[in-house]
Amino acid sequence: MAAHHDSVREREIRGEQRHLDEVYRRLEEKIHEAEFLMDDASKRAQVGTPGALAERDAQVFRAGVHLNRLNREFEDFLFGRIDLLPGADARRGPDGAYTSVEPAEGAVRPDGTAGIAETLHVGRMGVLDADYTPLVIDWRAPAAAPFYRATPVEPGRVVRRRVIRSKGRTVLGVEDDLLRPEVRASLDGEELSVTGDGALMAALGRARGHAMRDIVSSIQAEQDLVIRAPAASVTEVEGGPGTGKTAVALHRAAYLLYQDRRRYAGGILVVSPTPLLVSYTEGVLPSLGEEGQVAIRALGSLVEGAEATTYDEPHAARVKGSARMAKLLHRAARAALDAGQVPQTLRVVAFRNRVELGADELRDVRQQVLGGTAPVNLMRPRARKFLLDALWEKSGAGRRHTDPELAAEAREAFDEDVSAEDAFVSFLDAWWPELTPRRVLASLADEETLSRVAGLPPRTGRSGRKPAPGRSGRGRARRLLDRAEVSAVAGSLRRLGEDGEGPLSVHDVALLDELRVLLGAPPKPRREREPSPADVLEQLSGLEELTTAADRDPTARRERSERQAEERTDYAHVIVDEAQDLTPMQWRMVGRRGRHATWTVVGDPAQSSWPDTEEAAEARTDALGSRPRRRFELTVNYRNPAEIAELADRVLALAMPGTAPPKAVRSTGLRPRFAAVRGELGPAVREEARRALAEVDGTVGVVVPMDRREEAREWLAGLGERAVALGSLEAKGLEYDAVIVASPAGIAGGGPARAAAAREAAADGTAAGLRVLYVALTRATQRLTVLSGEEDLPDADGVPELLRD
Ligand SMILES: Nc1ncnc2c1ncn2[C@@H]1O[C@H](COP(=O)(O)OP(=O)(O)OP(=O)(O)O)[C@@H](O)[C@H]1O
Repeated sequence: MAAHHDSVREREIRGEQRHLDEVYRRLEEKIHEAEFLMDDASKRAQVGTPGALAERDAQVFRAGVHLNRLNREFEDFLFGRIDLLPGADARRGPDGAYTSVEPAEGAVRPDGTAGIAETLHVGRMGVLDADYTPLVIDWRAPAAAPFYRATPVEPGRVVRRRVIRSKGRTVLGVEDDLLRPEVRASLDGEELSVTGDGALMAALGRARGHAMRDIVSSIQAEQDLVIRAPAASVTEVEGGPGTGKTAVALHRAAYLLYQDRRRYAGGILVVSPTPLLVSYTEGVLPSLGEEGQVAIRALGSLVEGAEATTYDEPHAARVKGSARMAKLLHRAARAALDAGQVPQTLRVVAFRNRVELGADELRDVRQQVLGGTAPVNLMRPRARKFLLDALWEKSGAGRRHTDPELAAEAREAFDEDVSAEDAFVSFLDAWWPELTPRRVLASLADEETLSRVAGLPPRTGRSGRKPAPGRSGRGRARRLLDRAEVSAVAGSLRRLGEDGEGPLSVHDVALLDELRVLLGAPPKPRREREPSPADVLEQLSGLEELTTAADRDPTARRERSERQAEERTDYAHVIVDEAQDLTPMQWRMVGRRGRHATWTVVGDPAQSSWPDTEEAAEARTDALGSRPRRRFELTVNYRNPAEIAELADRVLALAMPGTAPPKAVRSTGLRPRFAAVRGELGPAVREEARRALAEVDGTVGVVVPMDRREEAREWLAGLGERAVALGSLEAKGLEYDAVIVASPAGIAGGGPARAAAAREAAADGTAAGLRVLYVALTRATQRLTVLSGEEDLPDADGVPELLRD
């Protein structure tokens, strides 16, 4: 029997190998064609007439796209195949495949036999033979959808689905699923055979590296629905840990580009919570043949010139992320005009008379100017005008003219006179200085300044300052922060230094973005630029994907994408990963980048590390606007074995009582390990990491409380690249073959070590720490170890209180 099975398998592999050979033969032909075109194009360039140049460009683009994608030696270039019954109608789509989803009536004969009418191979890009028969269908083409969607309940025309494993030009294996097991189907006179034992399980069992892989050969039906959801409006996806949200979001980006490249030339932005997750996922789109059009950015690098390198302690973070900061920064941007050495008098000579404005008058003028709605820096012309008005009024010159025309002339001469005066120009510079977001933010490191903009009364006897402009006579502004919040925020901003150039925290970046808008930047001189490929693309119709020789040069590509990122603040589609973690201020920042965009928002409320979830939900609604929403749910956990998921579910039950956990698809028979550590945690973690490295082929992640992450890196020194240490918030979205969770109570916020206390915390809505622990416990693909210190109150088996039944 085994021998028979082997020979069926080998025969099927040989069959697929023949097909793959044919595909490569065709690809080689295409490469030669492309090279010829490139060569021809370069000769035309020497002709030099504009028409010839445009034609050359068009040729170069066409040729480039082939070379660019064909030169790459894709692993799994071809990965799937479906064998189909005849369709209900006989229409063919542009890719040469029949479009019918349903089988023809009578396709299955009364005796249960049927003939296969069409066999489609699915791969990373479409390849047509010289006679236009499809050799490979692009995985994103409509004809490929049944490869992902067909189920035994709704098989459509699919009789057999096959996953083909290959490397370079060699087919290594095939795995089949029968979707109509009741049908005896034949192809070319032979009965359809079935071999292999599950492509999905094979994919899930593989050791992990530090880069995410695409899942193109094993996308599951519920995931495919999300990937191919129409792009209009907002697509919202929720699912527990490991349900493929990140993978699905990235495949969706590739799908959208395939489906409407022209529209998404406006750019797709993928927002990720951490730089670690960005680098983990960065390779997925290139492996799908897509790059350039998609920018993957961490929340801390969304603002030009800003790159967050630090985290705030939780109290400061919570305040900095809250929606109150929008109002506070609005005040701060205005109050900053009064920071530093602000001149208190303006003295000019006009019409040979001295005219002077004193502190109170100047304050009134400033208030008047700030009554406008323009960004503060852009109010400078208005400030200039209002100052001149006040000076004119004070000079009394207007009253000397009864004739309005003469008065207007005199006024014009007055303005010219004053504006030409150095004293006036330098006064304006000092009185309405050009403010930068960093400087304004840094000014809030001063507790007194921050207290003032936060609407706190000055501490008695301490403040000799006058009230800030905008409030005199109107009562005190609404109080936005309390004293403890002021000192937490001011303390955290001291890192920035006086000039604001010091290291930024992740939460600072959203504040900078807010200030950028509140302050406004003077318009940059427009850079003269060569017409870019996209401009020329606009003029050419019927070309779906074009690249140039420059696209294939990595340096040019990087420079181009950096330039694009710099210029682009508005995208055609925005994908938000780990959306549950965005603070209200971050939603405002991300929302600005997608004002005209369609959206895909993926997340899991049970993994939210943000405590004020209602406020975040409001900000999210504001960012997404009134666009209609389509909701999807992913329900299967592909990452964690059932044994690990079961343990994590206990924390889920505490953190979000009543939430249904996703269903784990596989089981390894390996239960999580527990150990209690007496004394120092470091040596125990190191020992455990060594053991894990010996047990798995892939990666080992050590997750510790945020304030211990630096230490933890040292604990692992010298163990090699396979082992990494992470603070609990940094573990977001990542996965490792083996995970060591050190000090669960510390991760849950040093907070409730006792389950009873945890339950109370969950009930009063402060369960963010437990949700962070839930994230930590759901990172492992194979093995999990939990190390407890004394604060975890482990029992005799080392099981910490938080994780006991
Ligand atoms: N259809 C699939 N075929 C193969 N592997 C899959 C499939 N779906 C998901 N996976 C794998 O499962 C793991 C988890 O996927 P992913 O990181 O996208 O999940 P997630 O929902 O974003 O998780 P989390 O919420 O914990 O960040 C990844 O290794 C991914 O490659």
